[in-house]
Order: sequence, then C-alpha cells, then structure tokens
Amino acid sequence: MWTMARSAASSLRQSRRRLSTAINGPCIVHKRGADILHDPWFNKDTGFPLTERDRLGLRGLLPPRVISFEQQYARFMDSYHSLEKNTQGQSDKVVSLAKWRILNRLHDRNETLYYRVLMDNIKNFAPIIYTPTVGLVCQNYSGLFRRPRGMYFSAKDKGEMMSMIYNWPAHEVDMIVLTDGSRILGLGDLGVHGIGIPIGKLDMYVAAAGINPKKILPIMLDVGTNNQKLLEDRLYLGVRQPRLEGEEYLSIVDEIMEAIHARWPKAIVQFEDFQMKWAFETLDRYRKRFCMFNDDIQGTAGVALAGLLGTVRAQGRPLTDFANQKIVVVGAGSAGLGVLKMALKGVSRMSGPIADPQFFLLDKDGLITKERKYVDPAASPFAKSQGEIQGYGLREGSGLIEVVKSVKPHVLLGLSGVGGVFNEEVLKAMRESDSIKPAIFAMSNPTANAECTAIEAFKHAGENIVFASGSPFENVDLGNGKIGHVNQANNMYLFPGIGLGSLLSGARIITDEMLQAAAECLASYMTEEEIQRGVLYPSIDCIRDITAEVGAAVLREAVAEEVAEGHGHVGIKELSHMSKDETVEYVKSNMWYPIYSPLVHEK
Ligand SMILES: NC(=O)C1=CN([C@@H]2O[C@H](COP(=O)(O)OP(=O)(O)OC[C@H]3O[C@@H](n4cnc5c(N)ncnc54)[C@H](O)[C@@H]3O)[C@@H](O)[C@H]2O)C=CC1
Ligand SMILES: CC(=O)C(=O)O
Ligand SMILES: [Mg+2]
Repeated sequence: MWTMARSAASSLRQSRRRLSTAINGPCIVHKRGADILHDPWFNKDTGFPLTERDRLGLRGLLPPRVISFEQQYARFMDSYHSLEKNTQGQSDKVVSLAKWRILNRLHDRNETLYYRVLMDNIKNFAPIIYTPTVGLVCQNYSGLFRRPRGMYFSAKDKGEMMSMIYNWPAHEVDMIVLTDGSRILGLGDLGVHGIGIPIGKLDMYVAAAGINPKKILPIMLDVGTNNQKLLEDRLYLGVRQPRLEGEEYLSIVDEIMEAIHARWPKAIVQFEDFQMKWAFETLDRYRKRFCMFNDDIQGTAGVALAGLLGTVRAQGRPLTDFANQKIVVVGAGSAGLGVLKMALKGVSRMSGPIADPQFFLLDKDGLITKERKYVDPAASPFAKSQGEIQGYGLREGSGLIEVVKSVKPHVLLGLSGVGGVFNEEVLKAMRESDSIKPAIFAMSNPTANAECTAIEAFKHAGENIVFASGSPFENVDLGNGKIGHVNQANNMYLFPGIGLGSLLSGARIITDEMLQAAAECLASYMTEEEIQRGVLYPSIDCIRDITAEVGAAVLREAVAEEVAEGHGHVGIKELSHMSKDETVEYVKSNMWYPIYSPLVHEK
C-alpha cells in the first residue's frame, strides 16, 4: 500500500478547491432572552434577525440595527489588524498574548463567529490558539483565567465523577481531549494549567475536522502537580499536592473513563500530554475497552512516518528504501518511541521483518544500548547491541555529536523537548550525511524548545536539506534567489482525521491499522513536484481537506477490520458499500461549518 497515487493526489487537489459548505439545519434552543445572548453556542450578537429577536424574547436587549455575519466578521478582523499595528515593536510574548486574548474574548462570546475566523485564517491563528502561543497561555493560566472552559476533575472528586459528568450541559459529546497536565508540550508538569492544551486541540478539531463545537469537551484531570513553583504559587488554581502515583493514580483515571463511557458511550477520547510512564500504561490499559488513542504516541508517529517517507522520495529513492535509511532519534519519550515503533512496523510492511533497522535512539544519557543498566521496556526494542554499533565506533551513552559524525544519518529527528540540542556542531556534522538530501526534524514544541531553528538548520547543515519543525517557522530566504522550505511536522495533520474517522465509523476501538491508514493517507498526499521542493506536508490552509481524506481512510479501515458499528442513521452496511470517493464525500458532508443557523425555541 505504500505507493504514491499521483492520480489520487490530483483529484485531491481538485477537492481542496471545493471546500464543503454544508448548510446547518435549524438549531433547537431551550432558553430565551438574555440567557441566549450569554451563551456563546447560540449567541449571534447584533446578528439576530428581527423576527428571531421577536421569537426568542430578544427585542430590546440589543441595539436596533441588525449587523450581518459578514460585517461582524470584517469588524473583528479590523480590530485584530489594529491590534497587530498597535503592538508593533513590543515583545513577542506581549504580542502573542494580546492576540490570544482578542481571540479568546470572541470564543467566550460567539462561537460561530470565532470558529469562522479561525477556519478562514487558520495559518495566522493556529500559532495563537495552538503551538506555540498555547504553551505561553498554559504557563500564565492563573493570571489569564477569566472563565472556565471544559471540565475539571480532581483527586478530591474520587467517587463523585459518575455524577459530576452529568454537570456538563450538552447532551451529546463526540470528542474529548483529556490531559493530566504532567508533560505539557516541552514545558514539563504544568498541573491544572495544562487545560489550555485540550482546549487548543479541540479548537483544531472544530477547524480541521468540523466537529460541532457543542459536542467537544476538554477535560483536565488534576491529580496534583510536582511543579514546586506552582505548589508555592498562592494563585495556583489546581490541587496543591504532589501528584498521585501508582494504583491511586490509575483508579482516578479508571473512574473518569468509566464516567465518560457511561454518559457518552460513543465519544472518542484523545489522551494528550501525559508523562511517558502514564502515556504508555493508560494506552495499554484502555485501548481495547474504549474508543481512545494517545495523540503524542500515535498521532505523532503517523505524522513523523509520513514525513520520513517523504524524505525517501525526496532523495529520488523508492519507498522500499526506507528500510535502509539511517535515522537518529533524539528523545526516548512517548513521542520518540511512538515514532520508532510505527517506523519499525512500516519497514517490515514494506521490506519484511529485518533484524537490525538502522535506527539510533538517544535520550538525556546518550545512545541507548543493551549495555544500559535500566532500559524502559518501550525503548528496549531500539537499544543497540554491541555488535550493531561496533562498526561505528560507538558505545553505550555516546553523545549526539559522536553519533551523528560516525553514523552519517539520513535523518536527524528531535523529540527531546530540549531547545537548541541540534547545535552548530551537530548541524555541521549533518553535511557529511550519506543522504543527498539530509533531513532535519526539530519536532519539539513550543518554538523555544525546538531542537534548532529553521535558519540554523539551513545555515549550518546546508541548503540541500529538508527541514521540518513541530511549531511553525517562516520559510528561509537562502539569499541566492532560493527559499528553504519549512514544513510543520505536527500531529495536527492526523489527530483530527483519526478522531473524525473513528467517530463516523462508530468504531468500538482504534486499531493500529486505522492509525497506519491515517499515516499512509498523509504520506501519499503530496505530489512528486512538491516533494522535490522539500515540501513534505500540505499547507495548513488545506487542513480541512487533508482531514477529510484521513478521516475517510480511518473510517474505511475501521469497516474493513470489522470494528465499525455505524454512526447515527448510517449503518455499517451503508458504510461498507461506499466507494473511496463516496466515503470522502460522506465525511465532508458531516463536517460542521460555522454559519448562523435559525434558532428554534423549545421548552
Ligand atoms: N511535533 C509534534 O507533533 C509533537 C511534538 N512533541 C514534542 O516532543 C517533545 C517530547 O515529548 P515526549 O516524548 O512526550 O516527552 P518525554 O518527556 O516523554 O520524553 C523526552 C525525552 O527526551 C530525552 N531528553 C531530554 N534531554 C535530552 C537531551 N539533552 N538529549 C537527548 N535526549 C534528551 C529524555 O531523556 C526523554 O527520553 C515535547 O517537546 C513535545 O512538545 C510531542 C508530541 C507531538
Ligand atoms: C503537538 C503535541 O501534541 C505536543 O507537542 O505535545
Ligand atoms: Mg501533545
């Protein structure tokens, strides 16, 4: 299946142009008057037509003039551009937070308008509501907090979660992103402040996958924090106690999972930014019982694999050559190990099982080998034996520069969370890579934690590299009329499609094959011409289209594997009779699109 379907790519190009604009039907609302104006799900601000104002008891509660959606949109964008102008010259932090605030105020007030401006300006706004600014927001959460968003379950709620879950006002929930705040991006344990991440991820679900914002739910599971600074902060909003551990911790996660499942048995749960030990343990514990996945392990792996296959194509080699690529992965955490696990599977699918894949794994203590006293079980398949590294003159704990100099890798991939670890010396050593187009993936987030910047990579490693980063960087002007293209290797290209495809198939569980299908779909999205220019991933402007394709691929795989049960009125029989194109259309037609729907009051 690992082939590049050129015709598929060109039909995708066409479908990118006809963005699905499903008309939303009327919306039932159980409130009236000021309660509607104060509910961002239903509020249209000055956009309520006069007849609706009469029907809903709004007459007199708004200025008389009706402002159209387009006018409201233009007014917001004007305010946004004024803010950009007025904050010129101020620090990045001040500007980013000011932009986040203006978007957040709109989010709090009018979700339809918020999601439309987000969708239409995704390239400019994703860096604000998602990485990197979301990291800054989490770090400053206590100070920025104005009103809650999502649900908060804490260690103090043990035994109560089954009833608490019914406090959420929406009857239907499709998509949940759950965190315990223990590893927020590369920023470490941020405790309850980590809620910003599920919020940002779910914003991407709405913008990219068209999940109805009334059916999303960010959840913070606050089991304490080991961040001393937060524990000592008198304004810290979370539980001021060290993190629960062991069985005590797991029993809390069990409880929330049972509560979610009891109220919304078909909801998809995305685990996000759990520290490694719990990321793997909870994935193993729940993946056969609930429809869930871990984005950092599984979503990241698929995105990285798609990029790695792109680098093989960029060298003009057949995909089967993937088995011969020398890949150095820096960071043996949930993300790095997820990538290697999926890459190993990819290699054996393409070339059959091979004894010693050319993968070299480093953590904070250097190269991981079988000589090491303790190797995490998830990392042990990638620990090198003496025999495998002898020829390279390497040993247990060899440093990064030593490894790069002796291995001459085709790919250097960072998921360490450590900013600048790909220093000048390391990048210069990549000039001796055995690849004609060495690849540098600095995937850690947010920007300050990237292993190197785009400018550093092109400057030190050479102009012939392909470069990808987890957080966005500008393309690099190489000064000779050429541009160094910057890719964003971020799991945002997959998680919305994984969630959407699982939802629309009514999957009982999310299998490895469904994730593999998602990765394959992303891998085959780019044309040969794009790949040759070093463009490994689509522009974020196309994220809704790529998500529809990924969603369809996941759905079809769920059906093929007989884990699908159908969704709404569309049963398994209908799903299994859909052609590939029909599946894509079906997925698109289920995407929510932000327009004002007529509101119908029902008691
Ligand atoms: N671009 C993307 O889509 C994604 C990026 N990430 C990023 O990856 C980073 C790591 O995430 P996790 O694996 O979950 O974290 P983790 O905490 O589980 O693992 C970090 C790993 O890096 C290693 N490390 C630390 N310092 C190092 C050094 N100086 N040299 C080599 N290795 C070092 C640690 O020993 C550990 O193995 C974070 O910054 C996160 O934002 C994670 C998921 C997706
Ligand atoms: C992108 C993401 O999931 C992370 O950095 O953790
Ligand atoms: Mg994450």
